[in-house]
Amino acid sequence: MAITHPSFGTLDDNRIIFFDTTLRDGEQSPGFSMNLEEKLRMAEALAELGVDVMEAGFAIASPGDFESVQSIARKFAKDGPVVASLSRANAADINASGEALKPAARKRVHIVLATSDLHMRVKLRMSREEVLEAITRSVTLGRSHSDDVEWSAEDGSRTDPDFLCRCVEAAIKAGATTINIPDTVGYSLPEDMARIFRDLRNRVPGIEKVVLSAHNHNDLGMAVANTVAAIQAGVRQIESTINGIGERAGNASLEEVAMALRTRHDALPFRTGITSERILKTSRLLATITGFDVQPNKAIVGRNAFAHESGIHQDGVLKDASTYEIMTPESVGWSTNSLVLGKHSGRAAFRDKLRALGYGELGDNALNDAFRRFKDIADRKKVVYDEDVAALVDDEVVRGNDRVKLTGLNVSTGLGTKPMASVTLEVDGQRQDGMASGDGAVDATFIAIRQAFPHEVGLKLYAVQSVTGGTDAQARVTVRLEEHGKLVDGQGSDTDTIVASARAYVHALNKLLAKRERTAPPEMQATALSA
Ligand SMILES: CC(=O)SCCNC(=O)CCNC(=O)[C@H](O)C(C)(C)COP(=O)(O)OP(=O)(O)OC[C@H]1O[C@@H](n2cnc3c(N)ncnc32)[C@H](O)[C@@H]1OP(=O)(O)O
Ligand SMILES: CC(C)C(=O)C(=O)O
Ligand SMILES: [Mg+2]
Repeated sequence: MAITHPSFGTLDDNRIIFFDTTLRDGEQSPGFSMNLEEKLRMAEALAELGVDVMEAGFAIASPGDFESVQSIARKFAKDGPVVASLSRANAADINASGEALKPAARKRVHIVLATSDLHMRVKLRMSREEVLEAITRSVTLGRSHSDDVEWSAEDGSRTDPDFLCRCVEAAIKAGATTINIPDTVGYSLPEDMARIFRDLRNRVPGIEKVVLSAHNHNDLGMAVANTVAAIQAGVRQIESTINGIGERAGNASLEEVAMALRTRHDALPFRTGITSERILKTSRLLATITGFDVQPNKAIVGRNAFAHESGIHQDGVLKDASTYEIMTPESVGWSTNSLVLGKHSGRAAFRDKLRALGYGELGDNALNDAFRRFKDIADRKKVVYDEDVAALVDDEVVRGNDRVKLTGLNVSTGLGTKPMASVTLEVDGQRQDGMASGDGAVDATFIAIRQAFPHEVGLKLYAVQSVTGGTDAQARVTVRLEEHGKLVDGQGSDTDTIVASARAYVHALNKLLAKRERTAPPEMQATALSA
């Protein structure tokens, strides 16, 4: 049934109001305080995102909070979301909220008072009757500042159901237009949520005239599930924060609730004002402002939310993304999904990456060889970057027709010991071994190569470059050899610098042999094939 609300006019039964409390409950996360300028930037982003109500702060908390609420109220003096300020159930808090909110085009005084026996006895030291009187008094005062008053039963989910009904009835009678039942300590299960709201809807006179609201905390990781259960039980306002920040384990995350509603429209046929394409941008702004990134596996906005590493999934996604994506990355602001290459990846994703890197189609043999080396690297490296793939494919491609192949390498070196290297080559299909000591591991390796495959050349350049960062990065080595004034460069890459060096040397050697073959007079070409 439609409700007439002072801030929203006629509200259809399928419209969900998003009450954002990033700037109030969210800011209560340790280390997440924001200054005025940061709050104003966030407020703008939240308005663009399409939140209906923005809790700008707790006006009485500090002069800075008062100023933030007032500045945000000024920012939305003509239009924009309803601006709210939290207040305890006392005159000073409510008057501070009322004063700070004055400039806003639409304002909401939010009043909270705990109703559970535990909170009333231990914290407030108030009896049930005193709490009921305070509700009536405070909501009445709230209405003198705005027609839009929200009353919240702190620790409502642990409140005696009969007493909760009496409190809600008192708040409605005094003029509250939104009734919020917070699961303040994140204790509820979804079925508890549903029961609480169904109970209120069945038992409290006048409940049909107000908007029911849920405010869930995430102590058991159920804030979003509880919020969805509340909606299914008739709640039409949900309170949430960007990235799920908030007191302790946080609040229900706005992006998760919004996308649950959009993605599961079949089961949750509701409308919202959220422009979901702005979600990622807003999430990132908050992370930048607070200095706290979301965890990689965070739903919707974590960097892995649309990333696939395992081969079976990557193959499925390449065939049709809906095999493993229940919403499109674009629908929440990502430009695309990503297929991350790692040790769980398969040929389909590897081939796709090669195409993206401009290698076109490799033949089956070259692809299989490159893929085998890729798996080898992936076993050793946490992340296989595009540069790694390019380096190993370049390596594989240039090695296609090589006469000399490096098939074995063993190096021993250390402090106070003479470096030794033993090398196994395959030359025109024949195994040839060499063993040598040298001035360093690379020197010993190059001498051992010359033993396995005797030849006279000059080493003109030896250069090592890191393909990516980190101690597990691949090294790309360039070796320049000179023979009779002719220069050739060879390249090799590997996570092991000595292996990369040996590959580079052998590569240069092959180029030299190819050069000899091309330049030898026809009658000498057969002999040019030997060193
Ligand atoms: C569940 C929630 O998230 S509620 C919001 C929580 N957010 C905050 O607390 C952040 C802002 N808070 C503050 O800056 C401060 O706590 C202030 C300015 C509000 C109050 O500071 P102080 O006056 O020094 O009180 P203090 O914080 O130590 O204690 C809270 C007092 O409020 C009382 N109180 C708590 N809730 C309510 C309420 N809803 N209505 C009326 N009084 C309340 C407590 O009983 C206690 O009173 P007491 O000092 O007589 O025992
Ligand atoms: C102020 C209220 C709504 C609150 O944050 C809570 O109970 O968690
Ligand atoms: Mg809270």
